[in-house]
Amino acid sequence: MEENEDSGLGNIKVVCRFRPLNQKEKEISMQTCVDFSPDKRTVHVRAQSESAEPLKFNFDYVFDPSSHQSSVYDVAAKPVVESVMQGFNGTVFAYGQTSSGKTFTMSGPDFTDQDLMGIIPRMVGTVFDQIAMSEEYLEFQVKVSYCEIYMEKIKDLLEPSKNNLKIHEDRIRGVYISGISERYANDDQEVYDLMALGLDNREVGYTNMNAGSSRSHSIFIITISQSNTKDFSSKVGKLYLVDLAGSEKVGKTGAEGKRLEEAKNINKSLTTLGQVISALTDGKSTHVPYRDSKLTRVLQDSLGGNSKTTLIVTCSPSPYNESETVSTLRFGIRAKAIKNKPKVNREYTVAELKLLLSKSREEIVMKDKRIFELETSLKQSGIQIPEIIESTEDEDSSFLNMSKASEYDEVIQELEEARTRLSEECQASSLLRQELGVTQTDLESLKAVNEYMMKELEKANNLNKALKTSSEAKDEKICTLTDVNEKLVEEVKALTEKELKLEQAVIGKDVELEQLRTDVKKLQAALLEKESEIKTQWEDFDTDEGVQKVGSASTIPSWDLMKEEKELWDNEKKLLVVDLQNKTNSIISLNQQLDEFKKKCKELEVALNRDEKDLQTENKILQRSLEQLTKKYHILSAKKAKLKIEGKANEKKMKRITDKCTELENKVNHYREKYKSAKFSLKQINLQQETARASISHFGGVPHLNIRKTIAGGSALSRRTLTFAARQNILTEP
Ligand SMILES: Nc1ncnc2c1ncn2[C@@H]1O[C@H](COP(=O)(O)OP(=O)(O)OP(=O)(O)O)[C@@H](O)[C@H]1O
Repeated sequence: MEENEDSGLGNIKVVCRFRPLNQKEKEISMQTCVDFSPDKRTVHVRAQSESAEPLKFNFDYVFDPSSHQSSVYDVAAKPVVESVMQGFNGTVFAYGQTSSGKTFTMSGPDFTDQDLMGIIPRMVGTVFDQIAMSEEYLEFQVKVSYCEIYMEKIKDLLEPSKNNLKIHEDRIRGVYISGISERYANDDQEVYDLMALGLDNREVGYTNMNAGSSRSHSIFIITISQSNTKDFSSKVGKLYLVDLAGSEKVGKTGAEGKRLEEAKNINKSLTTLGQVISALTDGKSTHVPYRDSKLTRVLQDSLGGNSKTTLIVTCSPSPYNESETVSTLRFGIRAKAIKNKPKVNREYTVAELKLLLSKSREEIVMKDKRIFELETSLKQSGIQIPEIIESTEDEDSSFLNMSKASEYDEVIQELEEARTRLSEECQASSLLRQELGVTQTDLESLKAVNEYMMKELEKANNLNKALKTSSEAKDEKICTLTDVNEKLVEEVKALTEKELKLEQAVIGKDVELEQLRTDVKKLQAALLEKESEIKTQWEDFDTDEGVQKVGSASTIPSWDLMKEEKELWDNEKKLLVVDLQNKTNSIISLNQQLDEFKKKCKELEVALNRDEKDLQTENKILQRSLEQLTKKYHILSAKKAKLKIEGKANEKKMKRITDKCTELENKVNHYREKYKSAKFSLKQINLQQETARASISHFGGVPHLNIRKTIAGGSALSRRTLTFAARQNILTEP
């Protein structure tokens, strides 16, 4: 797998894909607004007004609506995937209006369908095929990460609980998402499973334009590390497959509420993407606003950095979407001007450098031997060694060569020593690192304990406060209840007095009633007597004798008088009956009132008793809780004092540990510096050797000690068994 390790400046490849008209667009018009030229590089967009000229756009490739998923993959993505297999970084991303076919192109509607599968599942096939075809001495590791940027937050789609990942940058790794989960995959199926897992966790929603619209930018990352077991070299290629959320006009998509917020975020990040592209291509901007959105920050290396990048712009051919199609195509045209600087991500390990050195030394010894043989045979054949060569054999030159040779030997020896020292220091450094790790863990756990203690202290203080407040509230309640109790006692007193008065009044009324009853009885008796008298008189009166008797009896009152008297009696009787009735009614109502008062009194008594009991119980409870609170308060105060002491001790311990950490970090830095300078001196020695070798051969001396940095080439291709160095389910970046 040899390849030019620095492919120099390279423009981003931009291809454009048109999908077929969808049902909604067909209902508006069966016409399209685009024409494709046979060279497959140009598309013309017909303007809707008759007078305007069609717009012409040139791309690296134009896919018309009849294009197959496989041809899009072969042109747009396969070359990038192949570069990633050689240690380059690669990016393939899809940009376009919502519902224009980005997800269809990147993932496809079904990853198991050979015709419909999109770029991501096809890329998996290429990766594992290439691994199977590579040299046997190469070892690969394939790691998969999957995340989405939703509302300016990066969510890990393989571990959705990680939903606000941060972006970091360092010299070795470039820009990367810190803490994202990376899962090893052994074959196609394992990658598909991870894709399916990630897709399940994606943020999608319904809009007027697309029932399954992606509401986030999704990024599928596949990292392929390869190590060469022969020369110990290693390379890492990272491939970013990005399905951007669709740019949209909120009016057309009918976004409102949550959808509107999402749309605003999507449009904002896409605008920043446009600004980054403008800054990279206008030739005058000094600042590229990568940091203005998470999307551009993640894609920093893909846009103007270390990556082989293909942009796929997806469009609708419908006149209904003409303005969006034109703006998407213009975006693609601007992006075409971006220049990237892709290079192979490789590092020489110490083992690799040692191997190179020992190989070169072997080579030099072999060559020295060969030169000696040739010189001997030349001399034996009587062939004179040319003047210039002989002149190098004068004493000075030979001394020079000898001294140079011994100098080289010394240098090599020094180098060996430096390497031994370096490896020892590396070991020491790794030990120190381990120690640092342990100390840091200790520090972390101490910090955690401290934090926990502080929280506990705070909780205790809060509890104390709450208890004080509740105790005060209870005191207040006791006061109020005592007041209420006193009022109730007074009320009961007043009621008892009222009851007594009422009872007395009732007794009086009873007496009165009894009197009335006697009067009534008397009256009734008198009435009855009178009636019988009248009756007798009437009977007498009815007979003639009676009349005569009556008539003769001058003492007997006249008939009219008697009648009048009877009426008077009747009236009096009626009045007496009414009076009697009234008195009976008033007695009944008085009895009722009395009953009611008695009832009320009883109720009040019960309530009073109950309240008194409640008050007593509450009082007891309050007293008990007050006692408990006081105890707790004392315990907490003691704990607080203890925590303070412990906190101080912990602070001291932390300070000691921090100092130790700084010391260890300094040591590590010191070893790093030493490592760097040793690497540099190795380079210098190599250069010196090269120069010396050149000067020796220029003077015709004996060439020797030729050290070259070469990567051992491979033999013929053969199917290899894929070896995965370390296989584990989840590997989180350090
Ligand atoms: N080339 C194509 N051939 C056939 N159907 C397609 C093609 N491209 C897209 N479609 C269909 O169009 C619809 C919208 O496509 P897709 O979801 O890929 O759009 P999108 O650009 O990802 O949208 P959004 O930005 O809203 O997520 C889907 O039903 C899809 O199957």
